[in-house]
Amino acid sequence: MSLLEVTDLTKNFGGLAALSNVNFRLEESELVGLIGPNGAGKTTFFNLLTGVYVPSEGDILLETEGKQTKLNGKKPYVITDLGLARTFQNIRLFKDLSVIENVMIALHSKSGIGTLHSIFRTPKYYENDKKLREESIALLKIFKLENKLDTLARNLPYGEQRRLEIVRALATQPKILFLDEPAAGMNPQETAELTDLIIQIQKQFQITVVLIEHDMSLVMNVCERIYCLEYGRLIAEGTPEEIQKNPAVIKAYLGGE
Ligand SMILES: Nc1ncnc2c1ncn2[C@@H]1O[C@H](COP(=O)(O)OP(=O)(O)OP(=O)(O)O)[C@@H](O)[C@H]1O
Repeated sequence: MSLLEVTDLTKNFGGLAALSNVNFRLEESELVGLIGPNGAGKTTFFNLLTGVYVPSEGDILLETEGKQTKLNGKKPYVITDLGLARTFQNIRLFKDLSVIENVMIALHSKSGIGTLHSIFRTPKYYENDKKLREESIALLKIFKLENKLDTLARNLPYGEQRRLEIVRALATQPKILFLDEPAAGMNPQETAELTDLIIQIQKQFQITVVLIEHDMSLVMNVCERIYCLEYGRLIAEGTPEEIQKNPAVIKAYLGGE
C-alpha cells in the first residue's frame, strides 16, 4: 500500500477538463516533482489533494495506520489534520502578524490545549505558549529566520516570505508537504539555498515532499521521481534522467516534434 494513491482523478470546470484520469502515487519519505507547461493542471491537482476543490471523478486515498482513508470531499482543515500540508503559488501568510506568530498559530492546531485554558489564561496555557514559542524558534532557525521573529510578515523580503510559508506548513507536522512553486521570484542564490533546505527538511523530518516547479534545475537536482502533466493529462512518470529523455515531455515543453 502506498502512502497516497490517486486513481483516475478528474476535475471539470464547466466544459473544461482541467484534470483527466490522473493516476499518481507517493511512497514514504520521497521527494517527487510535478511539472508541466502553464495551465497543465498542476495547481488544480494540489487543490484537489488538499481539499480546496472536490474531484469530479476518481479517488484520493491516504494510508493511515494500515488502512486507506478517502480524502475526496474532506475539508482542507481535516486534510491538514490527516497530515497533508501545502504552500501556495501566491503566498498566503497572516501578513499583519509577526513571523513567530504566524508559526505559533500553525503549531497551536497540533498542541491539543483546550479553549478554556486559552480563555482563562491558566498556568497550562502559559506553559504551552512557552513550548510553542521554543518549537517555533527551532523551526525558524532551520530557515534562517530566527532574527526576524518580531518582524511583521508583510515586511519580510519576498524570498523570506516564501521560506516562512514553508515553515508554517511544516509546523502542522505533515506526513506529506506540497510546495507550489517555492522558488518563484527567487534569485539564483536564493533558489540554490532553497534547494538545499528542501533536501534537508525532507531528510530531517522524514516526510514526503511534492514540488511543483518551473525551475528545471531545481526539479532535476532534488526530485527522485517526476510526474509530467500536459492539458490535464499525465504524459510521463519517471526518474529525472528518464523525464529529460522522454519524447512526450520534450514535445510538451518545446512544441513540435
Ligand atoms: N477555479 C477554476 N475555474 C475555472 N477554470 C480553472 C479554475 N482553476 C483552474 N482552471 C483552469 O484549469 C486549467 C489548469 O489550471 P492550473 O492552474 O491547475 O494549471 P497549472 O499547471 O498550475 O498552471 P501554471 O503553471 O500556469 O500555474 C487552466 O486552463 C485553468 O484556466
